[in-house]
Formats: sequence, structure tokens, C-alpha cells
Amino acid sequence: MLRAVAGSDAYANLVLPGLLAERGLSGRDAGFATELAYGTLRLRGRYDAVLAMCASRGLNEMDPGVLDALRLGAHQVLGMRVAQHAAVSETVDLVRANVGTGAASFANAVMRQVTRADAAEWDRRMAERTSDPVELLGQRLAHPAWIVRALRESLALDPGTPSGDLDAELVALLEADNAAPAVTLVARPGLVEERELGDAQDDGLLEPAGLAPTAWRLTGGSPDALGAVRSGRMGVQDEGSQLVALALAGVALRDAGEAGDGGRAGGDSGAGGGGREGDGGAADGDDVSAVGSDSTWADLCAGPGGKSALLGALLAERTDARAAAGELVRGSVLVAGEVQPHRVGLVERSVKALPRELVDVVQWDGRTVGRDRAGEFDRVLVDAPCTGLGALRRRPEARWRRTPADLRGLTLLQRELLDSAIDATRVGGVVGYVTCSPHVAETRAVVDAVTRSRSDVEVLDAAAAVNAVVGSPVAGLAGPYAQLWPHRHGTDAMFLALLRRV
Ligand SMILES: C[S@@+](CC[C@H](N)C(=O)[O-])C[C@H]1O[C@@H](n2cnc3c(N)ncnc32)[C@H](O)[C@@H]1O
Repeated sequence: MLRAVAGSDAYANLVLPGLLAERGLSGRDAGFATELAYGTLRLRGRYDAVLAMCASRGLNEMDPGVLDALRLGAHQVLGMRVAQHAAVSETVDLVRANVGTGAASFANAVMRQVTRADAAEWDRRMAERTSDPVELLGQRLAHPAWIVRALRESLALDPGTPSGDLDAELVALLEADNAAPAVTLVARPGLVEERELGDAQDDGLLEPAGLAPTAWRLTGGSPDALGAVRSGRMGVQDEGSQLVALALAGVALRDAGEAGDGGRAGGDSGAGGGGREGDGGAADGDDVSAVGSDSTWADLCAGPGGKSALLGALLAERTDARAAAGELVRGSVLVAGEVQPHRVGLVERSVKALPRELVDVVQWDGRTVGRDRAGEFDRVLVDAPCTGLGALRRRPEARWRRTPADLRGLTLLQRELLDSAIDATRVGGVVGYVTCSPHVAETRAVVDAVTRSRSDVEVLDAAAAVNAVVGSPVAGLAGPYAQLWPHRHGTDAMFLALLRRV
């Protein structure tokens, strides 16, 4: 797997399951192989810093296969509890079998150096050689320096960051990125019975994740062992992804004719939680007659479809509730659009448990939707393509593959998509702008630039909307934007801005 990722630009999460199946590994063996592979990939920068101090030649002069084997060996010695002699001899055997005898004796010499100090001593030696504190933190905790700087800036600008704790917060975040995350599942509303979830809990397979009412942590077995996962009524989805979709679905809309607040941020978040949406539901505080239509939703960037499936389930549940209350409900629809044809297929698979007529899966360029379908939608999600710096714990190789140069094209696309989403939303409707990156350039800078350039949007309090979903104030979350963090909330670092079209 290491060779496929480094040599062929493969994605670890796509390569590994096939390799485990091919080699017949399951249970504890599969877990061990996964930790070997994912841990080595995640911590590559740390091990490279150690290997550079141990080897007689530069890393870029080494055979790439030897370098990967040494990284794997270093992870066993410094990051896992593998016996040193076993780690050394396995590494040397691997190099002898795949590269040759000369390379094996080189690997042997390097691995013996690696074993001569423990992790704390290697940290000390790194500190002796590196004066820049950001570079050093990046080496110690295996993040490229540009990412360390970006995460630090984002934490510093987040009003949810406890004052005076920036450096400790940064270390906690980098450490959380290096830990294997629990598998979190979504129980799509209206599709999974309480009894089914109760049985899975009794069998030791699931426990409530804690924040999102739909989120469950897998405590045993694999997701596919659950019938609800196989039938698409549940799915693997980070809790942060669930929270942002639920928050967008829960925020109160306004009637198209009602005057807005003139761009006021915070204050009235309009975040009402369950039971208030729609033309006929009871609303606590708001004038329901002012809510307007709430039956046409769009997911502008839907692939692979996790959030579409959750939004679709919410829309279906809400439509059924209204019909049961005697309302005349016509044609609720979620249009789930995606630009890449093969990802359109993934969206179709992900919404397979929902009523066919409820979700319209289409191929589109989200940038033109605002022009082609202006003012058509009540709620629009823009889950924009981004660097993914908020999901580093799930994508072990991503941090080494991304570069600051990626930001330029992405932020331009993000602005265009957000502008288009606002144009596609009716007056009084709401747009949710989401990224799985906390990078300031992709989050608040995009939202600030777009809202500054238009006079028809009002920034809502997205943190209050998330609190309303959870049912109590979430610690370390402060609006108007909602920035979640792995070390604080146990979720990916999802960002949510909610904008009302006025
Ligand atoms: C962050 S992912 C969305 C994840 C998805 N919402 C989910 O929860 O499964 C961004 C998606 O946007 C798609 N995309 C990129 N450019 C696009 C465009 N111009 N229009 C529509 N989709 C686009 C990408 O192919 C990718 O599938």
C-alpha cells in the first residue's frame, strides 16, 4: 500500500480494503496491517526527520522502495509496540526480497541507528537541529509546516478557542490528526427504527456518538455487518458532516415577502431545531405564516452523496409529517447535483433507500445553477471541494500530497459556487456553505468576500443552529460561523456558514 500511495498516487482508503481481502486478512490481523500502513503514512514527515539523522545518504538519493520500508520500520519502533529486533529483521527481509542484498545491509545499518534512541530522544535531537518552532512542531507531530501555520491561524481566529490556550490547542489538534478516528455512522431519520438501534446497542455494536442525534459510533464489527448499512438506511458518515447538514435543515426560513434584518450577524439565528419547519408546523417564537415554502432543496456538490442522503431523509420525514397533519404537500424534492459523472453514480447509490421521486440526482456544474435555476430553492447546501485539511485523520496521505498552490484554484471555485448557490436560493431561503477544511482562505475569507460583494445576504448564527441540533450549547463553538474541531468535538474540522437570501 505504501508503494501504491507513494509511487502511483493511489488513495490509501481505496487501496487497503482490496489488499486486505487479497491477502485474506481480517479481525486483529487486518487491524494490525491497517495501523502499520496508516500510521506510517500519517507520520511520514516525523520518520523522515529521524531517518535523515540515521542515514549516510539523503532521503531523495534512496531507492523509493527502501525509503518506504525504512519508514514502515521506524513506525514499528517509534510509533507501535513492536519488539525492536522483530521490526529490524522484518524491515531488512522486506528490502532484501524486494530490492536486493546491498540495499538490505544499508537498511540494517539505518534501522539499528533508529533503535538506538527512543521517541523522546529523537524529539530532543530534532529540536537541536531546527530553530523555527513551527517547523519543529511540524516535524515532531508530522504535519507540513504550511499546514501547521494554517491550522494555527484558523484556531487563532476562531472565537471558540479558549483565550491564552492557542499553543496547547494547536498541539492537541495535531495529535488528534494523528490518531485513528472511530467509525461513525448516520442513522438516516425516518429509515431506521429505534428497536433496530437498541438491538445493535445491546449486541455491543453501536453507541450514541454524543452530539448529533443521528450519529452512532461503531463499537464492534464492521459497518457492513449491519443490515441497515447494507440497505442504505444507515451509512458511514463523520458526526461533523451530520451536524452541518442537520443545522442547515433546521434553520427557520422566512417568507419571500418578509423584510430581512439587513445583514445583521448573530442575534436571531433562526435556528429552531426540529418540529418547526414547513408551512404548517408549530414554531416557537417565529410567525409560521412567514416561513414560506420549504419543499425544494439542492445539494450543489453532492458526490459521493453522504449529506444528500441525510438531507433527503429529513425532507422525506418532514413531507410525511406535513401530509399526516392534513396539509396538501406537493412534490418535495432534493436536487443532488455533482459535476463528475462517476461521482453522480456514487450519489445514486447513497440515496438508494429514499423514495425515488424525492431525490433528483443530476450531473451539473454548480457554478451555473444560480443562472439556470435562479431563486428556485428553499435550502441549498454548498459542500465545496476543498483541501480537506479538516479530515487529515481519515486520509493519512493527504497532508503530504496537498500544497499551498492548491488553494488558489479551490478558493476561486468556492467563491463561484457560493455565489451561484445564493442566486439559486429564493428570497427568505437559506444557503449552507460547508468545507471539511478549517483553512481561513477556504472558510471565512470565502464567505466574507462573497457577502461583502452582495447586498442580498444576511449572515445567520451557524453555531446557534448547531447548538439547536444538539439540544444544548456545544463547548468551544462560537458564532457566527460554526467551526468544529477533531480535538474539541471529536469530529472532522467541518466549517459551516449559514446565509439567508434577503
Ligand atoms: C466535498 S465533496 C462533497 C461531499 C458530499 N457533499 C458528501 O457529503 O458526500 C465536493 C464535491 O464537489 C464536486 N465538485 C467539484 N466542482 C464542482 C462543480 N463545479 N459543480 C458541482 N460539483 C463540483 C466534487 O467532484 C466533489 O464530489
